[in-house]
Amino acid sequence: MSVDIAIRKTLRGDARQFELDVQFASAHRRIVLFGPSGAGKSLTLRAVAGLLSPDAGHVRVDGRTLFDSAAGVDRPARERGVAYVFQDYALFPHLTVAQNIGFGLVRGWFNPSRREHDERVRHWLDVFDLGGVANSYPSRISGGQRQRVAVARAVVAEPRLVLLDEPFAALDPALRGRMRNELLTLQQRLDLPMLVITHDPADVEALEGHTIALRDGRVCP
Ligand SMILES: Nc1ncnc2c1ncn2[C@@H]1O[C@H](COP(=O)(O)OP(=O)(O)OP(=O)(O)O)[C@@H](O)[C@H]1O
Repeated sequence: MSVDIAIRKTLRGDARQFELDVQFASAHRRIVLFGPSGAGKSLTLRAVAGLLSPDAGHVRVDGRTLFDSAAGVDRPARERGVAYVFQDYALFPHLTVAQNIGFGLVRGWFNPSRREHDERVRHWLDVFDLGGVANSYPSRISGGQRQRVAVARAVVAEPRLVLLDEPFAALDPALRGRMRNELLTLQQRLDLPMLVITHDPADVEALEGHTIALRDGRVCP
């Protein structure tokens, strides 16, 4: 897996403007974008996912061009083969664990209940050790389990790259350490290509990846 990013975007707020000008390339399976609040981490992640259109530059994953302003390429998010795990996991509260995972297989808003018996859903329930809570709703499972459901929902469609937005921030401190190890183990076992954003140096240390430091919208030299 390789990621090659060069993006520029000017964002104008009420009284200020923010210049995002981020460039990096990496062939590591765990890329960590690290920086303080306001550094431009989320904007970068959104540009890779196709949720934000840069003014200029390119985004390439595995040699596949997802965005290239000069060539006029801007693939829609659903065609990028890139999965996004949101900071609060964004699980559907009215769907069970199995249905949430099954949702990752669905394009469009079909009824995911028909997918919960999909072989792939059963497989990922096993891999993530969620078989025991397959029929539970997100409000009835632990924070660590919720994170696993979110990651399972992301990987079920076999994306080329999984984007994780502050994956441990929503967990209580006691659980955080355990989940860091769990995610690292899982990444290594499944050989999942990941791009993680975080402001927490403990995440950087635990993930042992290629760390890229961001500050004020730029990669630190
Ligand atoms: N739509 C927008 N319009 C104007 N400015 C924006 C917009 N979205 C983000 N910004 C600004 O861009 C900067 C970077 O935002 P971004 O969300 O990428 O930071 P971050 O590094 O992810 O920080 P955090 O960890 O707090 O989420 C911030 O100063 C923010 O105020």
